[in-house]
This record gives sequence, structure tokens and C-alpha cells, in this order.
Amino acid sequence: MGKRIVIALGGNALGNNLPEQMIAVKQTARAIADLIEEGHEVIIAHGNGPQVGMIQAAMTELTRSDPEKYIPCPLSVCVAMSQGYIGYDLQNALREELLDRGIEKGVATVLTQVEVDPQDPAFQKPTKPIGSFMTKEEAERMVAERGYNVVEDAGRGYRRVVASPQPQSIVEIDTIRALVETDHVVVACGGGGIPVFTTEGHHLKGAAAVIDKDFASCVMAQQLNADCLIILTAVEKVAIHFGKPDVKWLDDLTPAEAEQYIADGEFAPGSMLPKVQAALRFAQSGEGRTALITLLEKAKDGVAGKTGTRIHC
Ligand SMILES: Nc1ncnc2c1ncn2[C@@H]1O[C@H](COP(=O)(O)OP(=O)(O)O)[C@@H](O)[C@H]1O
Ligand SMILES: NC(=O)OP(=O)(O)O
Repeated sequence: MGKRIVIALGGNALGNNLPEQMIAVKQTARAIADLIEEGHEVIIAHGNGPQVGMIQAAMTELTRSDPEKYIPCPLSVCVAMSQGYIGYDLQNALREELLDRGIEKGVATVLTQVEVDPQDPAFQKPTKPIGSFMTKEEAERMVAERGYNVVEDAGRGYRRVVASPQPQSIVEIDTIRALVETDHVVVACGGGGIPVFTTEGHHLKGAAAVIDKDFASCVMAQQLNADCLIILTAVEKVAIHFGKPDVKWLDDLTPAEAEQYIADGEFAPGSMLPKVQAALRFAQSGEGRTALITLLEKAKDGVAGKTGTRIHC
């Protein structure tokens, strides 16, 4: 029987730049179309770390070239731009793949705002890497010239980090639900959603942050009463003792086991940890809810229970 599935797409589903993205989304569309062909309702969210960093860097260069002509572009607007152009590529690739298979369904991207708490402590402690990798010298220059926060990323170089508050609720959830219930394929909560908070009256103000797409996908899956949250990334399964000779790949986890492995520090912060935390939150949030973490190409096998790491009660 068809399930309602929220899919969170990781970086490898999108590539790191425009030409890479055009190629990557074709393969991504095939994996998603396989699930739609099997009768599942699919809602797609995606990351935006490299893309939002690129957009902000470009907007900053523009302002620096002529500060009187070009005013600075807020990070929330850069997130909106990243949703727009990634959604554009994804919805076109999906539309084409579905039509090639004789499936006529509307595909639409919903520019999505996600409410955050302006008092979230994450605003005081930036943790979300965005943009491309920098050398130590480049990173030091960005800190001095632009006041960026940077971190060293597991020997791969330096990256800028920005605040990443927890998603509270999705402003456009009723619109997303209405589209899903009228048989549309929806791309929503891209880049974790545009972070906003309520100020006076009904006004929503953009926040200088990038929400984690795995956490936002979890909220969307809960609010849509999905059966399954699938987090697609660059590994087929989650491991304990990852990167060590005694690595152990995990198949099925109870929430208690996942909690224990998190407490033992088995998952790297900023990469696998938020995925397992989001999967755990979803599995714990209602009866019959399953979270799956696997490779993009294995999504169909994962839903069939043949591979991936599943967290369920
Ligand atoms: N315990 C673990 N098990 C599996 N992968 C892990 C683990 N800890 C860290 N990783 C790394 O996390 C990566 C996925 O995180 P990331 O690249 O940030 O995801 P995304 O697909 O969202 O861009 C994997 O490719 C893997 O290298
Ligand atoms: N917003 C977000 O979580 O992006 P990445 O998955 O690219 O880090």
C-alpha cells in the first residue's frame, strides 16, 4: 500500500555548483520517481549549504563593489533564493522523469518559511557550515575582513558557520498539505526553510540563520502525518565505530538504542548526528512512524526494508 513519505535530500543529490546540480538532479529524480511509481505520496525537502554560501558570497561581492548602489542582502533572502533555484531544477527534472514514465502529476516548489524562536541559544553559537571550503589563510582573512565565524571541518579545510536554530513550525504547511492531498508532488522546506519569527501583528521577519534540513524535514513529516521520513545521504547505512577498523553498520534501531549511541558520541556533529537525531524525533513522535537513513540510489530498496538504517518503535 502506498505510504506518505517525506524525503530529505543531502548534498550528493544536488552537487556543489550549477552544472553539477543539473546532472545530479536527473539521478535524484529517477530515485524519487521510482517511489512515486510504486504508489507512494512523496514530499521532498533538500539541503542548501554550498548553494546558500555561494549566493551570499556573490551578494556580498556586489555590495562591496558599490556600497551606495547595492545594499547588503540578508541571509534569509539568500535562503529564499537557494530554495527557488534548487526547486526550479528539482521540479523540472522530476516533471520530465515522471512524464517519460507516463505519469501525469503536477510538481511544484513551495517557497517555505519556517518559524524559529528568536531566543534560541543557537543564535549565540553558529554551527551550520555554508559555502565552499577555504584554506587556513583564506579563512583567517574572512574572519578579519568580514567578521565571519569559521570552523575546521575534519581535515577537509575551513568553512564559514552560521546560526542554525531549531525549526518550530512551517508557515505554509496547509498549502503543502492541500497540494499533497490533491496528488501533487511537492518540493518544500528547501534548505531547512526560510527562518522567520513573528514580530508585531502578523509580520514575519527573516532571521540571519540556516535551519538544518533534516530537522525541518522531521517537522514537516510530523505536521503532514507522514508514515516515513527518509534521509538520503552519501552512505547506505549509519555506523557505530565509523571510520575505524571495527566499524559496524546498523540495520534496525529502537529509539532507546539510537539514544544510547548518540550519548556514546557515535555520530559526528554537523553530519550524521543531526540525521540520527531527526530520525529519532520522528520515530518517537507517533505510532507506526519509521525513519530511514540510506543512500539516494537505495531509496526504493530501503522503503522495501532491504537496506538502510531504520529507526522505529
Ligand atoms: N556514524 C556514522 N555513520 C555513517 N556516516 C557517518 C557517521 N559519522 C559521520 N558520517 C558521515 O556523515 C556523512 C553524511 O553527512 P553530510 O555529508 O553532512 O550529509 P548530507 O548528505 O546531508 O550533505 C556521511 O557521508 C559520512 O561520511
Ligand atoms: N540547510 C541544510 O541543512 O543544508 P545542508 O544539508 O547542505 O547542510
